[in-house]
Amino acid sequence: MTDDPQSPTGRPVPAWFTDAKFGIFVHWGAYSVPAWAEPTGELGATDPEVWFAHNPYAEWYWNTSQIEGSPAWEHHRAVYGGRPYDDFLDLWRAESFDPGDWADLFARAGARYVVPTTKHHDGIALWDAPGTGTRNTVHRGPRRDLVADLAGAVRARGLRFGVYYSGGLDWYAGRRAVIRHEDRIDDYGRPHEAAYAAYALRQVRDLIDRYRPDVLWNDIGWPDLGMADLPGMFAGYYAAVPEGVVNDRWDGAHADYLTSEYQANRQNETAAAWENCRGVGLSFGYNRNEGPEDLLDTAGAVRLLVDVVSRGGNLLLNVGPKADGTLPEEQRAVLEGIASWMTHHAAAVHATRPLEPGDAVPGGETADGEGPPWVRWTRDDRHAYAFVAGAPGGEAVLKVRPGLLDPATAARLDGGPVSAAAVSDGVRVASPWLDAPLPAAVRFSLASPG
Ligand SMILES: CC(C)[C@@H]1NC[C@@H](O)[C@H](O)[C@@H]1O
Repeated sequence: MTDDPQSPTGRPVPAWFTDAKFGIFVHWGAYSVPAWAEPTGELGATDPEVWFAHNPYAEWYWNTSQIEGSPAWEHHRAVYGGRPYDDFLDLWRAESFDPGDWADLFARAGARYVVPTTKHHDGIALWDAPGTGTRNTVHRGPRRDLVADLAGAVRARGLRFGVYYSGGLDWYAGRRAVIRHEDRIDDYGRPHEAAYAAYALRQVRDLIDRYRPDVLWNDIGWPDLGMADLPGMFAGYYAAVPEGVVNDRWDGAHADYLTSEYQANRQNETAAAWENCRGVGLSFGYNRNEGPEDLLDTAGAVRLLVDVVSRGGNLLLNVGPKADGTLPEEQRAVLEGIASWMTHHAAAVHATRPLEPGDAVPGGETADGEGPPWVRWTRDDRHAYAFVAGAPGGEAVLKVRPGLLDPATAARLDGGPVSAAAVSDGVRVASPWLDAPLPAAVRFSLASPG
């Protein structure tokens, strides 16, 4: 891989992160018991006026089900009789949880890191977190240290392991105010008391001490009265995990890389190091109401991954396990599809970087070029990779800078036939594989390696 891009704070971003390109998020919690939300739309592309009362994030069930008259409010009363949310912790059994099976699938799918929720907004910890008493999965419900179980399985397969922590919202130890609108999060939702700041700091430090996470993925910011603690906490983290990376959701305190979420904060995707995250569907926690129309299919997930990588980012794709610990079949199928695709195309993804501006023209939706076909490019020190999909008749003219590609070396398509010939404004490629919705990577040698 090339020189590490400088992070927003100047600390060199460890090469493992910028080479990884693909990670798996896991949102699993007491909310996975009701597993109920309205699949209304993507964050950043849904009317914020209706977002909270019709929240597609099933992991927000505690909040959504307390907004009087919302469908979730109706559902919670009709199905659960309005029982306390914490009952879901005791109903969460994880009886079929097999961390090795998850880790095998994630590794086959080409993921290089895994980031599970350790404490989401409901404040329920998936480890024996300090300050939680018995309100965690070690003492109730699953009766397991789910963080340790997944960390061990993931790392046994050579993947990196990170932790998601909800520092800015905690509806148990922090404020329990129902959030009805984005503008009210700071007023009603986010706890800023000194006691909560100390509580959250103690828990993140415990995560660092116990699991040495490769990624610290905080969410919704950090309590005001705890901001002064962060430089010391980060210093301790890097001392314990020299190749660790920290995301950007600490209220500006620090960031090794920037994040975007579905269509929100896409402006961050120009940073030296960045990561887009989203669910396979419209929710991070498992939502039983999602149908095929709400989910990415394999081609959609691969195109998202390739588009993100072609622009220099990582994709953190989320799966929402069911309460019993199985991965929903429709989400599992997407990861299996990516795994199959990776058997031919992983080399064009991992440890690559974007082409230089002007070296080639992407094509298809979301890029500047016209489509079809859908075209994205990556490169490593010796090759350029053109990902092509939807090319009519399996043929496409790829517009590239004259002199970029070595005309003396034949193009290759791992596992499939391909032909290529120089034309006036680029190179014409042809293969039956290029007509499919799923992109195929055609490998070219660079005229000037390096
Ligand atoms: C990107 C992902 C971590 C989401 N962040 C905002 C949360 O409110 C949401 O539930 C989800 O965790």
